[in-house]
Amino acid sequence: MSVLDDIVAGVREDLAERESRTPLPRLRELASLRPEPRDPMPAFRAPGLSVIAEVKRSSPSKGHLAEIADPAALATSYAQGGAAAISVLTEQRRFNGSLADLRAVRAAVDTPLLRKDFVVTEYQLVEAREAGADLVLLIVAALPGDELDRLHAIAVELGLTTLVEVHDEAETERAVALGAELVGVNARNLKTLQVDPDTFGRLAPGLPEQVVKVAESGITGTADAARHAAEGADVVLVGEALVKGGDPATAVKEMRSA
Ligand SMILES: O=C(O)c1ccccc1NCC(=O)[C@H](O)[C@H](O)COP(=O)(O)O
Repeated sequence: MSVLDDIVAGVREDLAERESRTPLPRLRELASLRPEPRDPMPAFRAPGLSVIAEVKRSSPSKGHLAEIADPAALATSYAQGGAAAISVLTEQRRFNGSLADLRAVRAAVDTPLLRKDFVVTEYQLVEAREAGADLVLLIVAALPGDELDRLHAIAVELGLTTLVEVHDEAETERAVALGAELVGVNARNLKTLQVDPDTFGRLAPGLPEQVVKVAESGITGTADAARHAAEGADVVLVGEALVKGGDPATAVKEMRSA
């Protein structure tokens, strides 16, 4: 079983428990009471490099990263630094995140929020909308066959922006065929968990000009951000370097001007 399969299996078990407490029709009713999601695309398309700053406590590759007792305070620092969006990891078993984190961050900032999770069902999209997310991650490797198209269509119907994540050439072709407007190239190999910093530069030329391109994972500071900007990134998505550094607002600000 690959790391991704293992994570998704755990996600499905946790989901079954939540779904038994709040069935999908009820969750949809609750989601329909929430304000319309924000549109992050104008900020991503603005001149200069945008930053999606991540709230990330732990990871399968590095284990414990940071305590983050108050995710709202961290998100407020990210917003003060000018993050174009904030990513909140909501997967519980491997990343020690939760929907409660997402709700807490939603209550604290107006910045567009990404629900960062391993989305494989409609239920998770409705949960994201109900918890106040504006964007959701769709990992191409986790969505075989028609599932990518189906979940993308549901996300659009809910008013959510999708960040479609790819790791190789074949996944990039699937994202292009989908007509994705926001594509993340993740440099972390989901089988080995190794980061290959050349991944964005290799895959970005396969994306159409109008696609907003996000470089994800392994970005340790302004030099990496500048390198990806030179390779055509519009946005960098950064977790570990921000949660482990001492001054997240300044770090986001510096990456924006990279
Ligand atoms: O971070 C991991 O170890 C990981 C392992 C398996 C699947 C996904 C994983 N990370 C999710 C992410 O995409 C990153 O949190 C995000 O790109 C930020 O990466 P970093 O700046 O390297 O923390």
